[in-house]
Amino acid sequence: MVTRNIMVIKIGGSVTDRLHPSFFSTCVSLLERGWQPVIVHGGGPWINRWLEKAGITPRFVDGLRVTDADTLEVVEMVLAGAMNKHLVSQFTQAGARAIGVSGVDGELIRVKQRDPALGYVGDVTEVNPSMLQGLLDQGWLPVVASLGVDATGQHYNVNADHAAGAIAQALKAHTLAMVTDVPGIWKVDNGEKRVLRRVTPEQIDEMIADGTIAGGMIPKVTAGMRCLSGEVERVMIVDGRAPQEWKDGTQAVFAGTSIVREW
Ligand SMILES: Nc1ncnc2c1ncn2[C@@H]1O[C@H](COP(=O)(O)OP(=O)(O)O)[C@@H](O)[C@H]1O
Ligand SMILES: CC(=O)N[C@@H](CCC(=O)OP(=O)(O)O)C(=O)O
Repeated sequence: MVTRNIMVIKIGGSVTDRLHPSFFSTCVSLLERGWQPVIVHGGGPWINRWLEKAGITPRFVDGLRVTDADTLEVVEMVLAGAMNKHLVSQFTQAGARAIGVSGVDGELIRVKQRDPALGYVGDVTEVNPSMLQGLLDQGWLPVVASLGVDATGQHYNVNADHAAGAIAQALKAHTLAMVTDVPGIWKVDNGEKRVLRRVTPEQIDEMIADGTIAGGMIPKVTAGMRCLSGEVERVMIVDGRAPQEWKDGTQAVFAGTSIVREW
C-alpha cells in the first residue's frame, strides 16, 4: 500500500544550521528508493534571534512559546519565510523537487487555541492530508512550516514536534524520524551518560517522571508515543549532525534511538 512508504522527517530548529551534508542526500536517496518523505520543521533558535532583533524577549511556559500578536508575526515570518525557504533551497540543491508550504496553506493543520495564557499557540485538532498526498503523488518533497489555522482564519504557532506527529498519523506514515542535535535519548547509568538504541513507552514515562527526559525532548517522545499507539510503525530520534548511512539495502536507518511499542 503506497501510504506505508511515507516517512515524516521533523527537523528541529536546534540543528537546522548544523545538518550534516549527507542528511540532504539521504533524503533524496529515500525518494529514489520509493519512499515518500515529508519534511516538517521548527525553528525555535531562529525565531528567538529575530524576536531579539525586534526588541521582544522570548518567553516559554513548559517548553511552549508565549505567543502574543507581535510574536506571532515574527514566528510566521521566520517559520513560513526564512526557515522554510532556507530548507527548500537545501533540498533543491541536493536534487529534490522541494516545495514549501505552511500548516495554514490548504488548511493543512487545523488548530484550536491551547490556553489563553499562551496566546496564539494552537493544539492540532485535524490534519487535512489530501494536499500533501497530492504533492507526494506528483513527486514533490513537501517542506512544512509548523503553523496552524482555526475555523475563523486566525493563524497560530504550533510546536513542530506536535505538528510532525499529527501529520504522520494523518498520512498513516510508516516512519516518523525526529532530527535533532543529540545522538538519541540518553540515560545516566553509574554516573555515565549513554544513548539508548531502543526505548519503550513505559521506560519513557519513568524517564520523564525522574527528570532524565526533560525540556525539548518531552514533546518529541510524547508525539512519538501517540504515533506508535496508532498506525505509525517506526519512531526515531535522530542526530542530524551525524553522517547518515544505509543499512538493509532498502531502508534508510538513521543513527539514533528507536521508540518501540514493547521490548
Ligand atoms: N534524556 C534526554 N536525551 C537526549 N536529549 C535530551 C534528554 N532530555 C532533554 N534533552 C534535550 O532535548 C534537546 C532537544 O530538544 P530541542 O532543543 O527542543 O530540539 P529541537 O529544536 O531539535 O526540537 C537536546 O538538545 C537535549 O538537551
Ligand atoms: C508553540 C511553540 O513553542 N512553537 C515553536 C515552533 C517552532 C518549533 O517547534 O521549533 P523547534 O523544532 O526548534 O522546537 C516556537 O515558537 O519555538
